[in-house]
Amino acid sequence: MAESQLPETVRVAVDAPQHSGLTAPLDYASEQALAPGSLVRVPLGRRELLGVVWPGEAAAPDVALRPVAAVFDALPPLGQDWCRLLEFAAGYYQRSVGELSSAVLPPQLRELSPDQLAARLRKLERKAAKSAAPTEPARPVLNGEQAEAVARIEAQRASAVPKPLLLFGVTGSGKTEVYLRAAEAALAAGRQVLVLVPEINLTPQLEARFTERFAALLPEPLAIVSLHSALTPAQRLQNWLAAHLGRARLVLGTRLAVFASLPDLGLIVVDEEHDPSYKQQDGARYSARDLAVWRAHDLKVPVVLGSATPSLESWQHAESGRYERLTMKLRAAGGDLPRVRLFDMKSLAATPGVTTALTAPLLGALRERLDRGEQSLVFLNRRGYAPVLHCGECQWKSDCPHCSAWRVFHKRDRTLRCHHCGFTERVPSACPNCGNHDIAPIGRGTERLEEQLAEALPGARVLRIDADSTRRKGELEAQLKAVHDGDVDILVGTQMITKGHDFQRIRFVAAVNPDGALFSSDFRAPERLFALLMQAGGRAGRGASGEHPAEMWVQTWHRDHALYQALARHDYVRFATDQLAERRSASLPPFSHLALLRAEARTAEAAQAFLAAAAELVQDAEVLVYPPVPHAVARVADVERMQMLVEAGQRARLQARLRAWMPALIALKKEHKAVLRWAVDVDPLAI
Ligand SMILES: Nc1ncnc2c1ncn2[C@@H]1O[C@H](COP(=O)(O)OP(=O)(O)OP(=O)(O)O)[C@@H](O)[C@H]1O
Ligand SMILES: [Zn+2]
Repeated sequence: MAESQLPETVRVAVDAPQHSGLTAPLDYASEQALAPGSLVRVPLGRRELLGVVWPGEAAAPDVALRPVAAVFDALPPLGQDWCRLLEFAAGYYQRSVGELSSAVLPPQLRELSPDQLAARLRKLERKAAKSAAPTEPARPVLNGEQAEAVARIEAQRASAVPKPLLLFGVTGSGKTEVYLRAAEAALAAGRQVLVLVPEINLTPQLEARFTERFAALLPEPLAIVSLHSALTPAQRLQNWLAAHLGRARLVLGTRLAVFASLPDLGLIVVDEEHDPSYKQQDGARYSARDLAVWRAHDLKVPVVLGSATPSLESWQHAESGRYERLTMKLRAAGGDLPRVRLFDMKSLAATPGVTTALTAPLLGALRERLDRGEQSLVFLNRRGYAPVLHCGECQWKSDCPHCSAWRVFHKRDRTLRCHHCGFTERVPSACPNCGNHDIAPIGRGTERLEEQLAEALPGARVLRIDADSTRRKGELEAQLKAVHDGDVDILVGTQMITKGHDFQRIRFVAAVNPDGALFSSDFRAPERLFALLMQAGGRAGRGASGEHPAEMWVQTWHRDHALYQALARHDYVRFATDQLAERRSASLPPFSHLALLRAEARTAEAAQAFLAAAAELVQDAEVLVYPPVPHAVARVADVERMQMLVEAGQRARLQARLRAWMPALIALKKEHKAVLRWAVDVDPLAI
């Protein structure tokens, strides 16, 4: 068919490469009018890509347009609200709607033909209801704080313009129960519910809780689904389709689930809203938490942001009255918050050459718990055996040849591994530089801590949980089960085990070496450290109160630091107030708005030249551009990484400046051939 004969013109959002400058939806010819939100395949160059018919008038074509190649007509179009969300997110994070759509739709959609997709939809329909009607679940009686929180969420749901709610509840205060009740009410009203969690490893536990609770209310298969990147492509498509068709009533997922198509969405919950993993760290660097707030506002539905240590951004919104704050101060199951003991490392007699992560008093405390049959958790945010190997003769260290970082010694498989680029080698038996056989690990990771604990406390059942111990499918579940079943005495791990888990038996938590983050150049480091330690401590004493108080032990060289002092009193409010005062006086977020321009090249000079030229393009008295600086880990996989901070007092001002900047940067890149990649990160988390 001749191209120009097709009667209709449609706009299609399609993932055109950035250098093409084709950031707006593109026009195509079509035989029939296509509703906005329809999924199609369209030609682009010599490829054929998935696209979304985009709302808005197509201009009258002055050239012959290429025709739409195929239409996924078995699938109802994506909603207008979904298109609005994508339009907003793309604009805000400075990406094209085509790129963002393509990134957030299930990857399998890109591979299937319309016929294949139609077959998937038929298969979905055939999934029949389970036969036996499940029994009504047991629900705990809400305490006063919980009941009040649920009532306030309901009140917001009834309001014409609901305010976001910040559920500020101490660890173990029963926030999950509040989510369950609020979800139940929304589900009963015929609405869909979206629950976001920061970590994939928390989804099975939470999914089990929701499934158990709603088995009677939602007996249909696929009424409760999860969405995260660990699903197989087929599962992810199936669950996404179930949500899109309105069949899934409750969707539980990680950050990418904020983009799920949910035609009846009536409530959004963001659990552990402060968690940095809500921010996507490559491609479109969106914040799922912030988009959840936007989406809820757009749909006029409530969003509940829950945390024991809210992000300072959210806290400030609660202070200013933009968010409604709900406070829960008591532990729901009756236990007490752990007593925090700041152990002063300076009080130990210094023994040259002996590193003291496992101090004698700490071992004593662990032994006592062990004798009483109580579980303990030892937290160290560094995996591997030792962060670096060292030769005492020639001072060689196990650096990575491709990165500005040390390679970590992993003893179990006797490798040196770079945690940045993945470069792995067998541990040399002698110093590669001078041949000395006496090379030794410096410092300590979880693997070494596990070994030392087992040595120092014979008979103790020590289990390590971190990214290395849980590589294979099912391992994490099995390890967590062992902890819950009481088959473990001492749990050693990274931040993976400090968040969210409802451990009932742990009575003692120790952070052996947390000081590092106190003196970071990143202004958010204290906020992150405080949250991490509060969360870690929050794993202790969640069961019924014991005879001996639950305790958190922090080993530090800086006992008097305000952060630790606030931690010792469980005083998030004090900490947040102090931090916000500092941020205000230094004009840092949330009192200013930031973006980072990042550039990567083989040489630091090339990256820097690009950034310097980019800075020249910003002529705005209200937008401050800082000098380019190297990334905290400047070189990764032989690529030098530089970044430049852009700051404005007003969000809108920053947005307008970035919008104008983008086409200029695309053009500028053409002159800077040595630059491999560049990207803008709006509201960056790590600086
Ligand atoms: N009303 C209640 N009565 C008795 N027990 C409750 C009640 N509500 C919750 N619980 C129990 O209290 C424990 C802690 O609840 P939950 O895990 O929801 O806390 P949380 O606030 O999410 O904590 P964290 O911030 O540490 O994740 C759970 O074991 C839960 O079953
Ligand atoms: Zn490396």
